[in-house]
Amino acid sequence: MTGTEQECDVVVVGLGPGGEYAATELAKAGLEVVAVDERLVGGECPYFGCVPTKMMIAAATALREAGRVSQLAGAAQVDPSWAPVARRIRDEATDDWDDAVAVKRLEDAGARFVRGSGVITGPQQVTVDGTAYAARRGIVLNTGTRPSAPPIDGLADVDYWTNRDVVRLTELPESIVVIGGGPIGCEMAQVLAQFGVRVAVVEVADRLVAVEEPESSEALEKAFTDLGIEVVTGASIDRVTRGGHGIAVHVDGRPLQAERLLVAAGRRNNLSGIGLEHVGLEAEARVLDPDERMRVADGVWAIGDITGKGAFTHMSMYQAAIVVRDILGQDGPWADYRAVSRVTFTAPEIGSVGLTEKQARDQGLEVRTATGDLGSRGWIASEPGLVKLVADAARGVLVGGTAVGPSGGEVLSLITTAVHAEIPIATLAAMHFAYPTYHRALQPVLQQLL
Ligand SMILES: Cc1cc2nc3c(=O)[nH]c(=O)nc-3n(C[C@H](O)[C@H](O)[C@H](O)COP(=O)(O)OP(=O)(O)OC[C@H]3O[C@@H](n4cnc5c(N)ncnc54)[C@H](O)[C@@H]3O)c2cc1C
Ligand SMILES: NC(=O)c1ccc[n+]([C@@H]2O[C@H](COP(=O)([O-])OP(=O)(O)OC[C@H]3O[C@@H](n4cnc5c(N)ncnc54)[C@H](O)[C@@H]3O)[C@@H](O)[C@H]2O)c1
Repeated sequence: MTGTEQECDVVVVGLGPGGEYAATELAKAGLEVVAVDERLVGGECPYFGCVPTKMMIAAATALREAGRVSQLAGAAQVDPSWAPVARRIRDEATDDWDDAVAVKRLEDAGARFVRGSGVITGPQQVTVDGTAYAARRGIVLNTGTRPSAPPIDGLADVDYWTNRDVVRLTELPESIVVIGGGPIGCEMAQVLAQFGVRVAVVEVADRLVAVEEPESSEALEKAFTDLGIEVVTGASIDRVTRGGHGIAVHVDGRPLQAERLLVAAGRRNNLSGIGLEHVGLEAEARVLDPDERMRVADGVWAIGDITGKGAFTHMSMYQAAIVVRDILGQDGPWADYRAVSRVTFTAPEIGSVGLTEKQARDQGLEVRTATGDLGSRGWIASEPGLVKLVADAARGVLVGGTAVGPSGGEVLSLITTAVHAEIPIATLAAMHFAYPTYHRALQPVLQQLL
């Protein structure tokens, strides 16, 4: 290979939330860190994922609340406008998709930032644009994902959007078909519908958010239908064609027409072509399965979506903190995935942690479950919702739980603590639960499990 060679302690390839954190903390600890990203420092979350989409959801939530005035408090006139949403995303969330502030933060911490595509070219060696970086301690991989397109006839011939386009919208279409009823599809479908866009969601599984409890899917589908979203589940898409004023998605022989198409049908890991074979890994591995210290080969750590442990920012950061401890020779705790939590920020918000009932049964546990509504607070606020708890009856502890409702993601924190710390159900059921809070809904459900 021609080009230069430079030495350092650690090369971080890909600066998603975890890679950025690891590079920053290792540099602050005094290591020579080369931090490489081909796009934007911070990755998908701040520029195309969590942050801009949650800004959209904050706006949609305001509209939803305004819509409840007629039910609870008289009358309100609302004229929705996308302009403030687009402006906030451009100016406040993404700096117009410019990462100068993030690059400076990284460099201020002492890391060296290199913009370019990193490829592993040997044990402990990464090459970027002809410069080989020899990493004395090793390589951290955090290359994340990109949107993937399902193999649907005609899809490649139409102009469709992914999450990376939706976050840049300055105007909304009149109508849209969303392919995929996972978290991205559902969050975006509901935002757009709340702003008056005619929306249809097409999902191949037999329900929305199919990894969640069936009760959650049912509650979400009702909310979607109430908002006027057309939900087509168990759908088989024959083909996509250009329609009169946009596109047509042909589902089980029926054309769904819309101005625009959003594809939110899953992600592909950015692992192909990054030279995994040079460190003894399978060249075309689709996922890297790390040990409890996030090591995937000698001198190679992997974090974030590419590990398949949950495609969430908090997972990427959690794993990054482990890598930092391992590289700095500190003690654990090492990786523990019993209480992984996630929140889908729809209305109702769906928070869940640990095992679903089905997963617990599939593991052969002595499963007991209990469900309940949102109690006094739900009735007072006129908000439907539910909580469901999954217990390992043999040990008397919770192994999973779900909270669906206006604050599902916040109520979840109590369940997450219980699963993580294996607090006995008897102890939980004997707690004080402030009245009338949403989390108080857990009390009668816990008592069913005694
Ligand atoms: C629309 C949307 C909404 C989401 N909402 C949430 C949410 O509310 N909560 C939540 O927890 N999670 C959410 N997620 C998921 C979250 O964004 C990811 O889990 C998170 O970004 C962590 O990803 P990561 O660390 O694996 O890397 P990513 O964020 O994917 O970043 C990977 C980085 O690696 C770079 N890269 C790739 N290959 C190379 C290479 N060869 N050389 C150099 N650089 C490379 C890329 O340019 C990128 O910057 C959302 C995702 C999407 C798409
Ligand atoms: N709030 C959050 O934490 C949040 C929000 C958005 C995304 N994310 C993360 O990003 C990841 C990606 O999200 P996503 O929603 O794109 O992916 P996903 O894989 O979770 O969901 C994609 C959905 O598309 C469906 N699908 C696939 N092919 C299809 C086809 N041909 N026709 C119809 N439906 C089809 C799948 O059955 C699935 O339900 C998620 O796994 C999640 O971890 C998290």
